[in-house]
Amino acid sequence: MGRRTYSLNVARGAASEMQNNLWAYVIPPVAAVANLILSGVLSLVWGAYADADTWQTAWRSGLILVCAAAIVATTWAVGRARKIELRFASLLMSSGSCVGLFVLTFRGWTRDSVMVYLIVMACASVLLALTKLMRGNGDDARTGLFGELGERVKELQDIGATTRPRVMDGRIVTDTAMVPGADFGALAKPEVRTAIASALDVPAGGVRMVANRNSPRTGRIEVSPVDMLDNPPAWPGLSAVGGSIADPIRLAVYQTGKPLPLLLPGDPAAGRNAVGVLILLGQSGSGKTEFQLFLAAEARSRRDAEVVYIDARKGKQLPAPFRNSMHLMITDTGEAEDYLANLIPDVSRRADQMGAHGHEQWTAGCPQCPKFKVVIVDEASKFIIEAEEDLVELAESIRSVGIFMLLGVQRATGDRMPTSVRSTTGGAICMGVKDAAEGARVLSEETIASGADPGWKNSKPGALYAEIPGTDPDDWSLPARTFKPDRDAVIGELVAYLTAIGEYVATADQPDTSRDAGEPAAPVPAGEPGEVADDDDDDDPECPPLPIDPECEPDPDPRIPLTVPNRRRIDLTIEPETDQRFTPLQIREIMRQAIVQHRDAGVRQIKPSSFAQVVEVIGEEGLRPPTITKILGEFCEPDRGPLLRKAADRGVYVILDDPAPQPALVGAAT
Ligand SMILES: Nc1ncnc2c1ncn2[C@@H]1O[C@H](COP(=O)(O)OP(=O)(O)OP(=O)(O)O)[C@@H](O)[C@H]1O
Repeated sequence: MGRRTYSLNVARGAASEMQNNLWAYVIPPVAAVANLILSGVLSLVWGAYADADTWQTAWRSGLILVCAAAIVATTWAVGRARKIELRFASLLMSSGSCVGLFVLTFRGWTRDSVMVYLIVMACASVLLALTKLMRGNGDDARTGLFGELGERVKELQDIGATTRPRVMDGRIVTDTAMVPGADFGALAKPEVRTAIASALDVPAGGVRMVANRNSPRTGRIEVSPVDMLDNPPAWPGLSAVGGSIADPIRLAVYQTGKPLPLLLPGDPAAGRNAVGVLILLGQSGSGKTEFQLFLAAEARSRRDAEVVYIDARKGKQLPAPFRNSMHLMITDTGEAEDYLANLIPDVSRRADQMGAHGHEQWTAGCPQCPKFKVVIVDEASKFIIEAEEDLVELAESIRSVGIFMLLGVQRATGDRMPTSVRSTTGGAICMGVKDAAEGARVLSEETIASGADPGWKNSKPGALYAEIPGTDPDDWSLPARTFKPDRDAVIGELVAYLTAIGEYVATADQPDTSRDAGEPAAPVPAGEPGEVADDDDDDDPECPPLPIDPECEPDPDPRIPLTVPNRRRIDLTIEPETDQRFTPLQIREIMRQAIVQHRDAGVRQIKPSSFAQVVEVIGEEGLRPPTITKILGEFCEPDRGPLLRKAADRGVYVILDDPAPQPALVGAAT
C-alpha cells in the first residue's frame, strides 16, 4: 500500500515536473549535439585538421582547457542550491562535454570517438532528466531540512543538520547543528517555536529549544506532542511517609509526565547545594497556597523535619487539622516577625551544634544534627521589605545549617523583591504571572531564552517553572504542574501518619480528621496527649532514667483538668489580666520564667500541674493540658539548649541545673 502510494506520488510529481519544466529536459541533449558540432568546427580551424605548429596547438589546447575548467567549476557552483544528486548529474554532464570537446578537437573525428562521445552524453542527459523527475514534486529548489516551513521561517534555513528524532520521556528530541556561523539561540524565538508547533500540530508550549552550553552552534529541539499541563495527574499520595527529608519530595510533574523532584538538603557527594531560600512567585490564584500546603504536608511526614508554617493573611482559614499538624503555625504578623528575627541566632546555634561533631553541613541520618527545619512563609513580601537585611543574612547562612525557607510572593518587582534578596536565594519556582517579563524577575535568562513563558496568569493554576538544585538545568524551561488539589486526602494522610506515631493531638477546635482519609486512626500511645512518643528515651545512654521521687507522684491521668497543688504559690510577678491574649512566644517565655523560678526555689521536678498559676494568668483557653505538655517537650529538646529533662515517669520533668542560653523559642501552636 505504501509502495503503491509512493509510486503514484512519483508519477504525479513527474508529470507535473514535465509539464512545468520541459526545457530542462531538452536543453542537455541539444547542448551535447551543439558541443559535438563545435568540436568539429574547432578541429578544422584550430585542432587536428588545421595543420597547426606545436606552439599554436599548445596555446589553443590551453585556452580550451581553461574554458572547460571554468565551465565545470561554474556548473558545480550554480548547482549549490540544488539537491546533491542533481548537482552531481549536472557536473557529470558538463565534464563529459568538456572532455569530448577537447578530445574531438585535437585528436580529430573517428567513428569510435564520436560514438563514445554520443553514448556518454546520451547517458548523462538521461541521468540528469531522471534525477529531476525522481524528485517527484515538480520543484527542484533546495527545500532544506524543514521543507516549505524552512522557506517561510528564515532561522530554520540556518539549520545545517539534524539527527534522527528519538523519543525521550514522552518528548521527541532531535539534536541539531546550525551551519557554521549561525547561532542556535536564533531558534529560541517565539515565532520559530510557534511555526514548528503549527507545522507539527502540537501545543505552542510544546516546542523547546535547548541550547548546548558548550557550543553556540548546537542544541536540541524538543517537541512534546501531549501537554500534560492540561490534565494534571491526580495526587499520588505523600512521597516518603516516615522517610528522611533528604528523600526527594514529589510535588509536581513536568509537561512530559516526568516527576519534578524537590531536594531540600544538600548532598556534597552528588555536588548538590542545599536550597536554602526558595522564592515562589505567582499571582493570585496561580496555585501557591496549594503548593505550600502540599510541601508542608510532605515535609511534616518526614521523621527528621520540623515544619513551621507562617501565613499571617489567611492562615486561620486553613483547615484545623492541617494547622494542628504543623510543629509551629503562625497566623499573626507580629509573631511572624519575631519568629524570623529569632531565626538568626538559631542559625549560629545550629552551626555550633553541627560543628561540635565535625559536620560542615546538615547531614541526613546524623543523630547529633538538629532536625531539618522547613519554614514556609506565605505572602512574604511584607517581611522581605521590612526585614530585608535579616532575610539576606538568613539566605546567606541557613543553607548549611539545615534550614529551608520558602518565600511565597505575588509580585517580584524591585520594590517587593530587592536584588539583595533575589541574588542570595538558592532557587526559584515561578507559577502563573502576567507575562514572561515578570517571570524573568526570578527565572534565569537562559530559561526564558529557551522558551519558558509563565504568562498563564491564573488560567492554569499549579503550572510552574522550577529552577532548583538537583534538577537538570535543561529542564528549567520545561513547564510542570502540581497535582490536582485534594486537601482532604493530603491532610487525611498526614494526620493518619502523625496519629500513628503519636504526634497528632486533636483539640476541641481542631477535631481529629485522620479517619476522614478513609483509614482507621492508629491508636495513640498511652501517655500525655500531644507528647511525642520517643521509644529511644529510655535507651539513651546520655539520658539515663532518673530515680522516681516518691513524693512527686505522676498524675494518674494527665488528661484530667489541672488542679492547683497544695503548696506555696510562686510569685511570677505577672498580674492576671482578664482579656489579654498571649501569643505562643509569650506563653513559652512565661513558662520558661516559671521553670527558672521553680529551680531558684529549689524545686527539682515539675509536672504539668505545677503550672496552675501560669494557667490562671494565661487562661485555660490559651493553655490547655496538651499545650503545656507540648511546650515542656520543647524545653527538653537537646537542640534548644534544654531546660528540662523527662524523668522516667511519664508527665514528670527534671529541671536541669545549668541550662544553656535560651534559644529561639519555637514550638507548637497553641
Ligand atoms: N495543579 C492544580 N490543578 C488544578 N487546580 C489547581 C491546581 N493548583 C491549585 N489549583 C486551584 O487553583 C485555585 C487557586 O489556588 P490557590 O488558592 O492555591 O492560589 P494562590 O496563588 O494561593 O492564590 P491567592 O494568592 O489568591 O491565595 C484553587 O481553587 C485551587 O484549588
